[in-house]
Amino acid sequence: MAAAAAAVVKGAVLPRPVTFVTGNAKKLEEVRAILGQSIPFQSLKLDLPELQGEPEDISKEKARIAAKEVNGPVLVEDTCLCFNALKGLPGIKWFLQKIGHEGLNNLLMAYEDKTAYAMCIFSLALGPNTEPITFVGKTLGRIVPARGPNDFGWDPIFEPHGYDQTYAEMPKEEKNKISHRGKALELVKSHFAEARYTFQTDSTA
Ligand SMILES: O=P(O)(O)OP(=O)(O)OP(=O)(O)OC[C@H]1O[C@@H](n2cnc3c(O)ncnc32)[C@H](O)[C@@H]1O
Ligand SMILES: [Mg+2]
Repeated sequence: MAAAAAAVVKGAVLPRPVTFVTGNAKKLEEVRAILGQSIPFQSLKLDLPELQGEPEDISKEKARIAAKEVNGPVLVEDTCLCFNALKGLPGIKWFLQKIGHEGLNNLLMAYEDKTAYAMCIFSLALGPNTEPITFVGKTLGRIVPARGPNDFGWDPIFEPHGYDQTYAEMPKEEKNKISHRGKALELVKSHFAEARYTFQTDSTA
């Protein structure tokens, strides 16, 4: 599931910087902090459909939809929280919205195994008619009763492996260094370094 090297068009000329499309302000905040100035990008707030299926397919489909909307190069991501005892479920965001942190803990009550992984899959589409390329980041951890500020999704109930703090309790920079999103974005950065895209500055493009 790593970046598909065959799809790299070295030196491809893109009409404009990549647009990161998301409806989630917290994701955008982290992406900004992690990417810094490494990749020229702009952002667009758009609620993409909540698709179902395999995580990589969902992410790619989000990129296809976003590339059509934007009519240019886009980056999107799909994130899931996967419980090992539930064979990777529940994954999707409706669970968090409907049953909350406590409900997610309760889902695991019947199981010894509280381990989970956070997975982030970025997809880059260079335009509306190009096949998206994916970049996967995974962080292992376990599900715990909520601890820490409740300002981003399931951060208070995810304690990464090797740490005694939940994502929510960690300083942001620490989370970004070890997180599913940080790892996936390292791959995105390497891809851009290798692909050496250039951007048209012509405003009529
Ligand atoms: O517009 P998009 O990018 O799809 O944004 P979204 O909020 O709908 O995001 P997802 O479809 O990827 O659903 C992921 C769910 O997990 C939550 N989430 C994503 N990344 C997270 C993180 O790093 N820590 C905690 N919760 C996170 C997020 O708030 C959603 O409830
Ligand atoms: Mg979504």
